[in-house]
Amino acid sequence: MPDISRLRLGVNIDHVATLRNARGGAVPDPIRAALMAEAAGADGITAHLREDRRHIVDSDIDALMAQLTVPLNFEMAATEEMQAIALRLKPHAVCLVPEKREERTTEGGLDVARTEDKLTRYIAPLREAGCRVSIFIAADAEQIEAAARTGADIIELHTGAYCDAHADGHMDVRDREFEALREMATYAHSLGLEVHAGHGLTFDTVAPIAALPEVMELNIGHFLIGESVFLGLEGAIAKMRSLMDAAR
Ligand SMILES: CC(=O)[C@@H](O)[C@H](O)COP(=O)(O)O
Ligand SMILES: NCC(=O)COP(=O)(O)O
Repeated sequence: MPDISRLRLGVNIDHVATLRNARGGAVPDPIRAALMAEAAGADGITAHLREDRRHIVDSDIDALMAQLTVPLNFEMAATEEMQAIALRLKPHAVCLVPEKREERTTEGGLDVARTEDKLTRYIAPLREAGCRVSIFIAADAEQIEAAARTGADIIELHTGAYCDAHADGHMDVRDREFEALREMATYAHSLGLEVHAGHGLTFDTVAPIAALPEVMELNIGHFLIGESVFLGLEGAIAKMRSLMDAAR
C-alpha cells in the first residue's frame, strides 16, 4: 500500500488568470496567487495552458517555472505545440487532458483506449525529458488499463460527475459515481499507477475522495479561488487542507 500519511494538495490557479483576463491587464496576478498558495501549504501548483489561452498564458507558465519552489503540474492537451512547450520547460509533471475549444471546462477524461498507440509515442519523450506523466481520465477500467500500457506514471481521476451530482442533490448518482471512483482508484493502483483525483472538489465533497487510501494527490482550483473571496486564499487552502487531513 502507498504511504497514506501525506495526501498532497495541488492548487490550480487557472481561475485567477480567468479574472485577470476578464479585464485585460495584470491583476489579479496568478503567479502571486501561486506563491501565496505555496506559502499557505500547497504541495504543488497546477496550471492548464489551454490551446485558446483563455486563462493561463505562456508567460504565466514561464514565470511559474522560474519562481515556484514546489512542483508544477502542467496540464495540457496532447498536441505537438504543447509537447514542444513541455520539452522546453521540463515541468515536474505533465497532465494530459482532453480539450474542446467550445467547452466551459474539461468534460470527461482522455479517451486513452482509442488513442493508445499515439499516446504511447507522445508520452515517451516527455518521460525521457524527466517529466512525470499523468493522464486525466474517467473512472473506467478499459481507459485505466490502456493508460497503464502507455507508460504514464499517474492517472488523475475526474471527480467532476461526482461533484456535480452532489451539487444538484442527486445523491443516488453521486454515490454511484463515488463507488466507481473508489473501485477504479484501487484498480489503477493494482496496475502500478499512482492515483490522483480532481475537478470540481469543494469543502462538501472532498472528504470521501481524500479518504481513498490509493489517492496520493488532489488538484483543486475553481472552488478554492472562488472561496478565497470570502476566506482569503490562505484561509480557503487551510480549511481544505484540514478537511483532507481529517479524512485521512
Ligand atoms: C483538467 C481539469 O480538470 C482542470 O484542472 C482543468 O484545468 C479544467 O479546465 P479549466 O480550468 O479551464 O476549467
Ligand atoms: N485537474 C483538476 C484541477 O486541477 C482542478 O480542477 P477544478 O477544481 O478547478 O475544477
